[in-house]
Amino acid sequence: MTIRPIYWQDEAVMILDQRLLPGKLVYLPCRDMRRVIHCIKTLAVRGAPAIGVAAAMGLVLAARAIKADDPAKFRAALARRAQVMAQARPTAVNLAWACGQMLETARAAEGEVSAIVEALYHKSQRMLEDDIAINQAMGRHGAALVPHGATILTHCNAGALATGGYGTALGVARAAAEAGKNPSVIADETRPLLQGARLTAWEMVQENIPVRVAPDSAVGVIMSRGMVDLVVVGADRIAMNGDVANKVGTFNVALQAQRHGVPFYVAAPLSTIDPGAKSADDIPIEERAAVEITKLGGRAIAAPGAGAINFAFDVTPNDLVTAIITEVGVLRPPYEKSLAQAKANEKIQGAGR
Ligand SMILES: CSC[C@@H](O)[C@@H](O)C(=O)COP(=O)(O)O
Repeated sequence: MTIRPIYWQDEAVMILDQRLLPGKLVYLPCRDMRRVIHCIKTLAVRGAPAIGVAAAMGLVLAARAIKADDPAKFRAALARRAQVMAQARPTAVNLAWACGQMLETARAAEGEVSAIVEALYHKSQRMLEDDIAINQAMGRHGAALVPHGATILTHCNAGALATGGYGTALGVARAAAEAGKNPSVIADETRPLLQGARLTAWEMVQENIPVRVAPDSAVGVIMSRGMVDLVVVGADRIAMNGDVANKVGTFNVALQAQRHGVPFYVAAPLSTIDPGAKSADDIPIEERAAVEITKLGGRAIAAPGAGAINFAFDVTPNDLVTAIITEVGVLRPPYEKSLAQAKANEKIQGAGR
């Protein structure tokens, strides 16, 4: 089954409502930018690359609604909307990156407003296609690191659902399976919103890749028993020194991996590496509503009157990261050097396109 978290159909952005998975497969048609932003904020669409693609398509809806005949006025109006879109969630840099790409497209497009709008539509479609191709390339590089019959532990969902399709961390598991390596997956359940139990497990079942769900708190005992060969996780933002922001709990997994001598890999596209962030200090960490912690499936699970701490992400320091798997290859420490080199090459190739 090909999982399509987001696509364009009949003048609408179709978003697979991930809040309802695995129980129901429902697409939400979004016909204006506000609705796309709502989907991003409420995690109907989530995962760094997926929200980037959603933002790009949302800006096409916004562009079509702008009433301006003058290209300069149109571009200014689009820039204001892109600024609102980029703030929908703070940690995943792909969101701001995608908005920047769209503004760049509008700047470069020549001719009347209708031609600019058309260019924006084509750019958003290309971003979706590119994202899938990038994930497949990442999968091939990552699969080379997976021993035959290995058990991969992952946290949150960095699969097809979190991207345009195929996935980053789960793309590595998929590619290893396609290469005949028979991997299996341990999915941390990923409190509080259970992206691991609900989404990663669902995707792996669709793919016929054996998967077991484990409580986040069991990572220590599982690794101490030698049940994990490697960890592969995704990322929401990677600083230029290799510090990695990802779903809260990833840092704990990395510490356990170091304690038990298990390699800890991060699979992420170059667009997740933020040239504006030198280190963890420059990465904003989203804090979400207390109710996500105090209730589960709509039922109260915390004592009435208790508050909650709800950081949606944490940062794994670079010294715990064995390697970063990207579409251009596997980047190793020292990350200051390998990431700077990869981003410089990306810029040169981008300029040549
Ligand atoms: C390929 S997706 C990588 C990350 O975005 C993913 O691991 C993650 O942390 C998603 O968080 P979420 O809050 O579900 O959007």
